[in-house]
Amino acid sequence: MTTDVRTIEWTGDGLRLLDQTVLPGRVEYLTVRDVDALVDAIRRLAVRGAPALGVAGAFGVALAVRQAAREGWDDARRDAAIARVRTARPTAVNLAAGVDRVLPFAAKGADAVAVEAQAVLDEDVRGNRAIGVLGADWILGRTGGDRPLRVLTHCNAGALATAGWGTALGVVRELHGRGRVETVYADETRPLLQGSRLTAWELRQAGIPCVVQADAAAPSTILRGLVDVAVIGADRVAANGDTANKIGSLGVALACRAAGIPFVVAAPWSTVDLALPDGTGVPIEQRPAEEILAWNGAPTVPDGVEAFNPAFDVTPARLVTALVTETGVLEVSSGDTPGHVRSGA
Ligand SMILES: CSC[C@@H](O)[C@@H](O)C(=O)COP(=O)(O)O
Repeated sequence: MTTDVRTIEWTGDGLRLLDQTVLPGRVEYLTVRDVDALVDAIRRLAVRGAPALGVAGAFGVALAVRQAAREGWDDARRDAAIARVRTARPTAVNLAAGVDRVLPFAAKGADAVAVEAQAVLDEDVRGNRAIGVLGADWILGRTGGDRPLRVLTHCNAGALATAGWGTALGVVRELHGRGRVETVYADETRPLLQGSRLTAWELRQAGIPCVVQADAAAPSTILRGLVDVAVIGADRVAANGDTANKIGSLGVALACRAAGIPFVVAAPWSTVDLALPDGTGVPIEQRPAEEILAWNGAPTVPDGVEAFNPAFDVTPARLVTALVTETGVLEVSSGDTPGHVRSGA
């Protein structure tokens, strides 16, 4: 699927987004020509996943610059629109980073911004390929033997969550290409079923065996010895290696530690936030209560009960066996951290 389905594409006057809310039932695209529509698409997860948000944010600046010219906005109105894109979701650092990267081109017009945004997209695909190879090499070196592996993943860190190929699923694709995947346990992922709707769809398209399980099953599956390695993505990695990812990732990490199997985070360097010393500063998105209080429009809790709906959790660095980026593998729980890379220590 990664070669013929594009998650995000700039059409010259807008963005074409694969609508991730209607998969796997329908493969449909949204055409987004103004900032309001993009912010809405980001908030309701039509486009989602940290690297994909980075690309959408970068093209979002082109969209805002174009709209400003079309509708005669002054600079203040244009900048406010860009700020709305930048903050549409708080946890993935890539969104703000994608916007910031292309901002210096805004004065040269929408086309110049779009050229730089396309570079963000192309770099992401290249980076994911590298992550796949590095991650597969590390996992095979660590797990030993030559039997196919049972891999667990959480949420969707695949082609859909990126500009193509995927991070965690890029590693899985590479392992599969080497004949080393027995099966993938895809956690279904609350609240919007990114694992069962999206990860299982991608794996099936790629011919990679998988089963979907409830998020709550993951620790037990791991402790029963049914998993060799867990590989997940990330929305933000602090300088010390603390890792924010989809709610439920922490339970997977704790179970991996208890079972003595590797917990591997696969993410581009653009997901590393060196300005944050540790994970306590990660802004955790609170999603709308309705995602928990109702299912298919029908209430799931008694009247008057409220919901707590954090979309992400933070896994402490001591539980992260390895962080795979396009630049190499850091063995985080053994003391390698992104901050050490920066300082050269
Ligand atoms: C390569 S995507 C990494 C993460 O962004 C992914 O695992 C995740 O948690 C996505 O959350 P989502 O709420 O679907 O945007």
